[in-house]
Amino acid sequence: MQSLLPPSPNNLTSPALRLARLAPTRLPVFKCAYRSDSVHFPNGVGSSRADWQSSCAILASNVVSQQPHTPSDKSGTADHVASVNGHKTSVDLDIVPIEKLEDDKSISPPPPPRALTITDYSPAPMHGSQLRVAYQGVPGAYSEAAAGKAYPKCEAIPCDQFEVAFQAVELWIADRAVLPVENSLGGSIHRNYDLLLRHRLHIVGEVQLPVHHCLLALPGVRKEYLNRVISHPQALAQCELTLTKLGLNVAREAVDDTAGAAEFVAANNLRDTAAIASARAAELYGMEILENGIQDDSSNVTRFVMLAREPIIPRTDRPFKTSIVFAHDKGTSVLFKVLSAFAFRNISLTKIESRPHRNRPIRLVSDSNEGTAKHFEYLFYVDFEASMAEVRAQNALAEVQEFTSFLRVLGSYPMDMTPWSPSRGGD
Ligand SMILES: O=C(O)C(=O)C[C@]1(C(=O)O)C=C[C@@H](O)C=C1
Repeated sequence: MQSLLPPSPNNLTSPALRLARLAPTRLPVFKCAYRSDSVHFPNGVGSSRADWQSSCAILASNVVSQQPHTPSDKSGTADHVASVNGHKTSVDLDIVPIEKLEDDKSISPPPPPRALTITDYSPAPMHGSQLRVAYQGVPGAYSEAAAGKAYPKCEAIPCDQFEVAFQAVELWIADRAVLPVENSLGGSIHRNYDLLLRHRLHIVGEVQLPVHHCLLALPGVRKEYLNRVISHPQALAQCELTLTKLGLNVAREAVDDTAGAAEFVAANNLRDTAAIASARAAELYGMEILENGIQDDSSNVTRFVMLAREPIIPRTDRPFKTSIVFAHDKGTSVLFKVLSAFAFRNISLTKIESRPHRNRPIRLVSDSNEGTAKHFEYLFYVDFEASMAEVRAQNALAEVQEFTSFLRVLGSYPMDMTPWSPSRGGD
């Protein structure tokens, strides 16, 4: 779809998808809201959320008249049924008030609901429908770029929190969520590891995105005028040394996402504040690039994982990675034993991360000589280079299960094998 309005800093007020909008009764509002925010790759570059909102208002007012119902229509409740992931849902029913349907004798009653078929559970969208990918942030965020890299023709759906992106997939409003999990400079994004466990989505892919940060300010603003720099905490951390080298010893403030920082500066006409964000964010929100490539290392990369309601079927015809999470059981050297289950089978580990075990944060160990000792309890997240279709991986996990009280496979998915290229401007 084409945007109806040119992006302008005056059109920057529409928020990303929010938790409250996910209540089922609000779906029509939500549907419109996310459409207004979404970006289609590759043609959608340049369409702001405000543009979409305008198109949406028009779409919403036309939605009934554009979908005539005829008795020959064999597709069930086709006139008021939306397609999510290629599957029919009844979300649009709410767009026509029930009373209106009852009063208006010219509108025939909807036929009975269509029976579910096996394809309703397909993890991929059905032919012709565009993959919808939820991400945290607003257009111009790196997560949006990651969605575009993973699924070049997708419709990227901005969400105001990671939690919302997860829920959008769980409620079939989106087909995938894209989640940053680690950065080459800043390290792990811990909160997202916790979210992976709290939700039941599956990792179905990964992308590594070169992250090229710019210092953005309103047109005409010079570095000397600045007394504040705002951005996502990861972006601030990735540019810490460069900011100091540039003589910018100004207050640094964390906000939810990089592009949101640019949007905020533009919307509030803040002439003393700069944002760290992408070149695309500068373009979308009418900002100027004061400094290009301010990440402390030119090979700055963030790794994202893609999440879906269903796992993909693991294969062996290309390199796969598998991500697991486990908790210790009683005994000694448990971590060593678990890791050796992989080492003995020549399976390389690419990542290990520990997070506090929230359900069981402390282990009490009785020791008659020293009194009662307390240990912190952890959950361990491990990524290894093998597919769950491989016998050696299955055997390794069978062994791991013997030493652990809890084990979950988060996903087995193709590795991102894109050849290495340093970050470019505009990423
Ligand atoms: O704020 C954004 O633009 C994001 O997509 C989030 C995020 C992150 O969470 O790490 C993604 C990539 C960069 O490392 C900086 C920020």
